[in-house]
Amino acid sequence: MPETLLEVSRLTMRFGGLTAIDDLSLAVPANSITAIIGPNGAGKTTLFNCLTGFYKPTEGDVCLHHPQQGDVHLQTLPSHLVARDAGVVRTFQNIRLFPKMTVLENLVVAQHNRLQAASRFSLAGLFGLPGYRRAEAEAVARAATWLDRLGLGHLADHAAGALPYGTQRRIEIARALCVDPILLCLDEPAAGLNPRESAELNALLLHLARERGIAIMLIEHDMSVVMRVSDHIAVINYGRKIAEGTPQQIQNDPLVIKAYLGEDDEQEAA
Ligand SMILES: Nc1ncnc2c1ncn2[C@@H]1O[C@H](COP(=O)(O)OP(=O)(O)OP(=O)(O)O)[C@@H](O)[C@H]1O
Repeated sequence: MPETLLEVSRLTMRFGGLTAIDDLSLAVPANSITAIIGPNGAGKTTLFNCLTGFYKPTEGDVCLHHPQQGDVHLQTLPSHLVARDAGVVRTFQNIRLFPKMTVLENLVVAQHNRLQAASRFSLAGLFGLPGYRRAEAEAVARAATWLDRLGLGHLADHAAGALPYGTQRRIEIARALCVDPILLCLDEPAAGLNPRESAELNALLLHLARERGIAIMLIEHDMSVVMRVSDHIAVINYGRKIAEGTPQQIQNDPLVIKAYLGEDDEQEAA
C-alpha cells in the first residue's frame, strides 16, 4: 500500500442550515493523483477550501503527514501558512492571475514569501542585501524553469490577461509549482482546454506525480482526464463520500451512476 500523505477525518462544513461537507473521511496517498468528482454542488470546492485554509471546518481534522515536519493539522492554519509552511498549494475554478502583469511577473509575485524572508522584512533589505538579489534571481530562474517545462517560456513577457483561457490555466499551474508544493490541489484544470491542451495536461500531471513526487488532488468534470490520470477517485454527493476506488471500480459503481444520471435516467439508460 502507498503511504498516506493527507488524511481527512470526519470533516463537516456547515453554512447556516446547509451541510456542504457531511462527515467526510478520505485518505490521499503520496506520489499519486486523487480525483474528487461528483455532481454540481456536491461539495468538491468546499472540500478544497477546508483543506487549504480558506474555510475553517465546522468539525473534523485534516492531517498532512509532512515528510519533514511530521503531522500538520491544516485546519489550524490560515491559508498563506497552508501554502508556505505545509506546502499545500491550490488553483481556483475561476482564473486568478494578475491580468496586467506579465506571465513571468505573475510567477515571481507568487514567490513573495521567499522574497520577503530574504529582504528580512525591511526596505533596506529590499534595496541592499545581496541575499535579496540572490533570492530574486532564483525566483526568476524557478519561474523560467516551470514556464519552459509547461511549454510557456515564449510567453514570459506577455501580459497574462491577454492570453487565451487554456493558456492562462496552465500559467496558474506553473505559478502553483513555483512554490514547491508537496500537495497540489487543482480545481477544474481542464476547463476550457482544447483536446491537445487536455492531453498535454494529462502528461504533465502524470509527470508531476510520478517523476517529481508531488501528490495531486484534482476536481474535474472532464471524465476523459479523470479516468486517464487518476490512481484513486473519491466520489462525493451532497457532501458525503458515496464511493472510492480505482477508475475501473468507479466507472462500474451503481451509486455513482445513479448520482450522475439520476434514478429515472438510469432506468431509461438500462
Ligand atoms: N460560502 C458559502 N456560503 C454558503 N453556501 C456555500 C458556500 N460555499 C459553498 N456553498 C454551498 O455548498 C454547496 C457545495 O458547493 P461547492 O461549490 O463546494 O460544490 P461543488 O461540488 O464544487 O460544485 P461545482 O461542481 O458546481 O463547482 C452548494 O450548495 C453551495 O451553494
